Amino acid sequence: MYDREKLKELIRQHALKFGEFTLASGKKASYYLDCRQVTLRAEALPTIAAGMLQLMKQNPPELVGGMVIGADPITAAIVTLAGLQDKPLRGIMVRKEPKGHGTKKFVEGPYNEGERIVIVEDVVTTGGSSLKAIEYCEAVGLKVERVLAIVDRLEGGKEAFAEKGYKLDTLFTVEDFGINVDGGQ
Ligand SMILES: O=P(O)(O)OC[C@H]1O[C@H](OP(=O)(O)OP(=O)(O)O)[C@H](O)[C@@H]1O
Ligand SMILES: O=C(O)c1cc(=O)[nH]c(=O)[nH]1
Repeated sequence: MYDREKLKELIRQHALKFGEFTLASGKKASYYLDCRQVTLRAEALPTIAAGMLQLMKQNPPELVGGMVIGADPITAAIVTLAGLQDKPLRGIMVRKEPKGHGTKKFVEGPYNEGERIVIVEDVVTTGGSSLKAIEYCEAVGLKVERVLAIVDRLEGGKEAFAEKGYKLDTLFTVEDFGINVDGGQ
């Protein structure tokens, strides 16, 4: 089910844009990966989920999830695929701001304190968004095991996770798309 070459082509075709962009970290960039263009597409999302489930095969966690909104379709797809394979798995979503009413939660979903979670993400640049998700997950008592993402832009995220003791694994790096670390082709 995981067809890496097909997924790479879909990302290249639909998500990769060149131009002037400001990133979540405030950094400027000459290219952008609009991953929603693939994570909300039937021919790509199941493949992303299959690739990530494969990466978790050796040590499946109880939970997957990450920072809204990039992580959300990925989380839902992994949970769906696990369900179709009769594997137990639950998902969570981490809010950027706590909900101001109702439960006032940062972390939404069917989790229990002490459970193991793999953080998922679409794109990693500095890693700041997922580090925030990790912080909020740990604050509610979850044990973060590692981080998985679709694409690593190779701009320090992997090192930032490593510094805190987390390993980052991704389906692709920008080099798979012929982009070097400075954003050139
Ligand atoms: O590794 P980082 O430097 O944190 O950058 C990557 C983050 O930026 C994007 O999210 P964005 O903040 O654009 O938010 P959105 O998912 O809510 O659109 C992307 O989905 C990652 O979460
Ligand atoms: O760093 C970011 O904000 C970022 C980079 C990118 O390529 N794609 C994205 O969604 N966010």
